Amino acid sequence: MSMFQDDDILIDDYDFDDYKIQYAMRPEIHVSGDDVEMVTQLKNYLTKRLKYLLDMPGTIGIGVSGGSMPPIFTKALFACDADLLNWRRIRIFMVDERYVDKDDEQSNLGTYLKLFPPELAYVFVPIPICNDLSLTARLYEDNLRRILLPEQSGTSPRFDLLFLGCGPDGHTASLFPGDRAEHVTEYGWVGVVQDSPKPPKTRITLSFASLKFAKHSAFIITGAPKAHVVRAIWDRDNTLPASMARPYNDRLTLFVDEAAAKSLPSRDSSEESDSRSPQPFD
Ligand SMILES: O=C1O[C@H](COP(=O)(O)O)[C@@H](O)[C@H](O)[C@H]1O
Repeated sequence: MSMFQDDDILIDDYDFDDYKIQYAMRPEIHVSGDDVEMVTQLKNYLTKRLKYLLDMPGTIGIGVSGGSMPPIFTKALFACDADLLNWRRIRIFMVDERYVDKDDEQSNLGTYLKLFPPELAYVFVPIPICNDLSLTARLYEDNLRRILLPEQSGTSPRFDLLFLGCGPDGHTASLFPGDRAEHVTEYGWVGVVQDSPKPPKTRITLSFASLKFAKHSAFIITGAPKAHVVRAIWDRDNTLPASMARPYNDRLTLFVDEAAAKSLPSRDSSEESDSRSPQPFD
């Protein structure tokens, strides 16, 4: 039943599953054979987006995950032409952080800082880790608000680019299955987690609201244990945090290796008959 053909249809009559399938866009997907190919695909994506963003005024806000992402993201970023790396304009935010000092080997920011030249440390927006977890979250929200101010949509932040990872349990940022994050900040942009199933137990994380308003989101996912998460994102299955973090505007790109892509429908499969979809494989 079409939503747009019969003015008399009551809301209860709509088939929302049908609506979802008809009007939902699939993510754009890039499958790589190895790390080198993935870095090239990411570099091309970053090049396209940075060229566009540099023609626009203002700060370019980029959110990044930790875990296995820092080396691959950093390689791709530094592979871009130097004139696109206008550091005065670029600010990078952690989408989540383990509640440890930045010198601790578990720190997501600390991992990036070891990969970046020291003179570029200022590009990273700090999460001011202090003795009080809630205060840390509030101070980070203050930093986010101050720097993303012109990019806010009402009271929600708008990252220009978001690069998300995920765990085999389907978590993204530090949003774990079972809704463990408690949103303690004024606008609910930042949450705290005190019982993370993955160490360390205590973490700071952006909320779904913060992630879903991004202008362009990308997941970088490798390895067979995460193939079901890739499939859940592809299917818009709202049972895992990673698939729930999908941006409202549907501008979602997946960078996956062959192992992580193994549960996706093949190009010819009848499962994938939606002509509105971008090609699943390039
Ligand atoms: O703990 C975390 O885990 C996820 C996934 O990490 P990975 O090592 O499996 O890639 C990561 O995206 C997140 O930022 C991090 O804090």
